[in-house]
Amino acid sequence: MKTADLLSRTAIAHAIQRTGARVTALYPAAAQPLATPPAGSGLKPVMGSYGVPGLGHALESIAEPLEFGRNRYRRFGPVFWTGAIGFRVVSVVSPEALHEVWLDRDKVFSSEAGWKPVIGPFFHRGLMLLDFGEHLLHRRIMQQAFTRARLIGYLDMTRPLVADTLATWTPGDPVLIYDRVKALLLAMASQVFVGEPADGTTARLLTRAFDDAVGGAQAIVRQPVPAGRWSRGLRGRRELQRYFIGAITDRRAGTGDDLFTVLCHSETEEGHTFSDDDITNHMIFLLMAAHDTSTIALSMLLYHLGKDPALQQDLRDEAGRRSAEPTIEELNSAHLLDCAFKESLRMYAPAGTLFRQATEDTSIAGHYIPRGTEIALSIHTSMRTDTWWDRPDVFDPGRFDDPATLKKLERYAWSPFGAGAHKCIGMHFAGLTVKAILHRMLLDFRWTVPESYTPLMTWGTGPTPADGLPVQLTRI
Ligand code: HEM
Repeated sequence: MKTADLLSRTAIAHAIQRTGARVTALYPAAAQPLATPPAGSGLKPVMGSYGVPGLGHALESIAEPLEFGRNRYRRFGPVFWTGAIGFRVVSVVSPEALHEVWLDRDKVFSSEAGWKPVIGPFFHRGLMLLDFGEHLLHRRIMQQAFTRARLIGYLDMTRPLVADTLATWTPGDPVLIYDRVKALLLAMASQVFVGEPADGTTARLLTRAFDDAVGGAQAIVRQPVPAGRWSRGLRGRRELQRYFIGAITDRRAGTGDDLFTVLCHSETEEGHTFSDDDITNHMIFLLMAAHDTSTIALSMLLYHLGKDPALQQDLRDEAGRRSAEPTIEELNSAHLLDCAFKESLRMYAPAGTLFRQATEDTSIAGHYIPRGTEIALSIHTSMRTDTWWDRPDVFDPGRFDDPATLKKLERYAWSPFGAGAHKCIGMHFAGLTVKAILHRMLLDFRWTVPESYTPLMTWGTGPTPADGLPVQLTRI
């Protein structure tokens, strides 16, 4: 499909969605308490509204998630509830309240139960869908695949693929940079995660199965309608399972440096290892956790640098003071690159909402939370609200140079990787991948986007450009 056709189709779909949202927003949704706090507890009720009977506020929260979240924060405060398609979900926005849930002193916030209704059928028993003692044990085994030595190995595997792929990018008409980055990161996932050549038949099959599984988790119709997204997702999950289970015996005997083979050999000091099923479940989850998130972070960063040629040039000058194939130390010491990466994560939190479920009656920031409550940790809204960030909608990497901002970071105001027991295990990996690709792009290309252009955004794992993000590339 031509770029112009894609853009106009996306714009039409977006306009329809927004019109539906505006109509449902007219419904007089009265503020109500989620539940009455126990007498004498001193707790406040969580306030919110259901919205249109049956549908709730679903359309508004999908069409404009950021504005919707900010408006509700202004109306109800940092902990509020919202109705959507039969559910009542409590959203948590302030850094202090997020901190309380992440710290989970009483072990009452289940990640497994929170994420299960969202992605469970496709990504069950991935690390994020395990809890407490079992989660800790699996995390300790998996940690062996994310040591510094392993990261160096993954970076070495990444470099030639990045250089070869960028060599094939021919400038010309606007290039859909989000789609290009997605394809590059999928190729990297085949090679670095799975240990399959990026251009082989297996890689192509895995890519399709993976796309279907992710699509299933994001389906709006969450029923196995034949040929629907949900059914395709379940089929994708089965295909991935078949592949990993079938390959494990060879990988256990192998010595490869890819993540799959490394997980087959991972062992704690006490001798705990993963079963075949564990490896399969973790690999399928890891592919998802790594992919869309890194794609959003890098492509939104490219967008902002395309809008600000002077900043792009400053980053290019910094890259020029490092080798063409930089080491981990060189990438980590690129200060401007680091600030720009952080700012992209702040503005477009690629895992924008995290889920938990209360396993007991409890409280968050002095609000009563009954057992069974679904909780959404709204980190995207949190990092884009002016209570905690000056000019939250302005891309300004310089804010990470400011000592006052750094102080806020300590209080979890900047939290794109979460915190606590489930904090992203791949955060260093993600940083290295995004920075290594951007470094190469800065040396090989200049790119621009028109002053008047702002991308149409939709919601995947977090805010995602819906129009492929057209940029004009020039080879240097
Ligand atoms: C910019 C890229 C990324 C972002 C913004 C990101 C963000 C996050 C966040 C917010 C969580 C916490 C989820 C929760 O508390 O419910 C998380 C967990 C996780 N991430 Fe990432 N992630 C990124 C890249 C990666 C990569 C590259 C990998 C693997 C190579 C990865 C693997 C995981 C895993 C396994 C978990 C679950 C950890 C646990 O439950 O103990 N992520 N990520």
